[in-house]
Amino acid sequence: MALRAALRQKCGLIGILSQPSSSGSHSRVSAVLVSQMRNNATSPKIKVDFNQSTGVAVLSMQSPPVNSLSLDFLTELCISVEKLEMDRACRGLIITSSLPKVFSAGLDILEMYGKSPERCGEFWRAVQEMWLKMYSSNMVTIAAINGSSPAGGCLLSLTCDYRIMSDNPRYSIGLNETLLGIVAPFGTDKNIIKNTHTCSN
Ligand SMILES: CCCCCCCC/C=C\C=C\CC(=O)SCCNC(=O)CCNC(=O)[C@H](O)C(C)(C)COP(=O)(O)OP(=O)(O)OC[C@H]1O[C@@H](n2cnc3c(N)ncnc32)[C@H](O)[C@@H]1OP(=O)(O)O
Repeated sequence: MALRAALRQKCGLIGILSQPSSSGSHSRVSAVLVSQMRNNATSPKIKVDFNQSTGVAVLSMQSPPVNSLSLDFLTELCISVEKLEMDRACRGLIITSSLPKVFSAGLDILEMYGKSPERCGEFWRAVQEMWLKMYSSNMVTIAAINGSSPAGGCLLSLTCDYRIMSDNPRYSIGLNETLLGIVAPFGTDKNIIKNTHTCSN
């Protein structure tokens, strides 16, 4: 019931958020998706287990050493989510990490150093696409945060409807990217304290 209510509530939101974008920002992922579906390729950085009987998919991030959000990783993540969205049987999505100790280390720092302006633009568009796609997903989304989740990892979890974090004092979460001079837009962190629940590890 709770899942259904959350889904209904979300569908109202999606009506607003899924208006066609004049910037065409979703077209890159869609183009990649189409070509990948044609090639029937599988992704090594993301593993998806979809349970037909529950309608819930578990998406495990498995990009060692720390699931950093590189351009490739973000693209694969968006493709995986897009594929699940196209499957009407899939109602819920749990995002977690298959690495020990780390959910996601956030944006891949190597993407932000010594790259061409074009590549930087592509990278930041992919970041934006990721959180818009997650935030406007028609599935009920849950981040099962089973390790540290700084900066962009925290952002990823904030795009989900619910967050549950392992109750382990060695794991940290938060928008610490200001230490690198990256400033989160106002309001990005509004839910983190209120809506992050912890559970025993
Ligand atoms: C227009 C767009 C709008 C977008 C809105 C923006 C809103 C703003 C919101 C978010 C912004 C996010 C910006 C970022 O995410 S910047 C990245 C910030 N991340 C960090 O500072 C994390 C740093 N890493 C750690 O704290 C730790 O590594 C930790 C994740 C806790 C794991 O610790 P541990 O298990 O001890 O592992 P190591 O530290 O030894 O690391 C292992 C190797 O992984 C490399 N590494 C770590 N983090 C990153 C990263 N983010 N990117 C790339 N590589 C990373 C590390 O260098 C080690 O490599 P090596 O073994 O070769 O030395």
